Amino acid sequence: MAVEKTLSIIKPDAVAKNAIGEINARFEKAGLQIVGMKMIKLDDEKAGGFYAEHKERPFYPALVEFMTSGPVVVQVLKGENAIAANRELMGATNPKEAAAGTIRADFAESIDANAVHGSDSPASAEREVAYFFSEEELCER
Ligand SMILES: Nc1ncnc2c1ncn2[C@@H]1O[C@H](COP(=O)(O)OP(=O)(O)OP(=O)(O)O)[C@@H](O)[C@H]1O
Repeated sequence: MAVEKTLSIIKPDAVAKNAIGEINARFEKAGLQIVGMKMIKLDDEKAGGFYAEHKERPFYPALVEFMTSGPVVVQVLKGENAIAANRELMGATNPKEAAAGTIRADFAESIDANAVHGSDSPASAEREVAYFFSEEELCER
């Protein structure tokens, strides 16, 4: 087991539902520390660049439109196996397939509006954390 950092995004649908606190309570109860946190509005360029790997997928325009539809909370979670631990707390991408008690089962409406993002590998975590945070902005402890 290794201490890792992972990028989490609370997406516009969950922010609109006032669910930031409840979602962050789940991270903290699971032993993940929030070591970076900002609430921002993504523009087309920033959201499009973040999801560049999906650029050719049919859902890409709707994904960018959704991610720019309202504020998001971008944050860095740190802890033992943080990448997999966060993915487990999130549940499956499609909330209809998400296990009971996961964030997506409890807060997401659809595969488009699915409440949260979490990095899926050490390489993407490194890229995604650096996409939103400088080293100096992280408050590691
Ligand atoms: N088939 C699809 N139809 C519509 N939207 C989709 C589809 N597949 C993925 N998405 C959207 O694109 C996002 C990124 O897709 P990806 O395959 O990376 O899923 P994920 O890793 O579970 O989710 P995320 O990257 O947001 O954590 C998903 O969270 C979802 O909002």
